[in-house]
Amino acid sequence: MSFVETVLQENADLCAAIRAMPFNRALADGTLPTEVFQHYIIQDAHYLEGFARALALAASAAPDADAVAQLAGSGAGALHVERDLHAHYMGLFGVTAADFNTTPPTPACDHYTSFLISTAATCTTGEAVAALLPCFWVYRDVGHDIHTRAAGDNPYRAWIDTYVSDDFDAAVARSCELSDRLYAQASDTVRGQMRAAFAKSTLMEWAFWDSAWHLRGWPTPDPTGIAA
Ligand SMILES: Cc1ncc(CN)c(N)n1
Repeated sequence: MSFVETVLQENADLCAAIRAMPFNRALADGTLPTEVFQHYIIQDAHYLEGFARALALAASAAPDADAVAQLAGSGAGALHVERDLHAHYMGLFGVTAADFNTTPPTPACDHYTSFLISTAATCTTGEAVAALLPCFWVYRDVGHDIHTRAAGDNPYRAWIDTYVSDDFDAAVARSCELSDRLYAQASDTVRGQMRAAFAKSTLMEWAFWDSAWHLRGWPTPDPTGIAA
């Protein structure tokens, strides 16, 4: 079995759980509370920057020119397309540059981007590409699932359309092909590490939406210790 066939089978329940999340159900029926989407879009803009950094790091260590070009191109492409989407929604939902600049990445966002960046900086290209793949695959999966149910006047239409577009589909297909190619060339040890990296990132996709739905931020410890 190819890498993609293997990890989709291994993570089928988790992917189903992601599609069924309250955040994604509310996105599909257009009832996602404004406050939740504002929280999400700020965090997603932070995420995107970390994701693009991880792609650039993975590109710098990739084993051949094709992989270098693909990974570097994906980082630039993601920043170009998804930053426009963020700017559109920040404008629509009244999120200012000051809101963005004064809101740090949440634990869920920070954990996910730190994992991607450290994997890209210190692990094999196979592991890095496997860790980065859920970012493509999960969003296309969720985008298509929501697209089949969402009404035409859904306020999140532009978000949904981005992840069912032919361009995004082509980017997902290229990432799957590269993952399959590196998996086919890898040792058994690296193959196991690639599968683990994919599963961890997929779980962090779940945690990212869960964190946004619950408007989670950093804990604020009570200096008196009384509340504890
Ligand atoms: C957290 C997250 N994961 C994936 C994507 C799709 N590039 C995104 N925008 N945000």
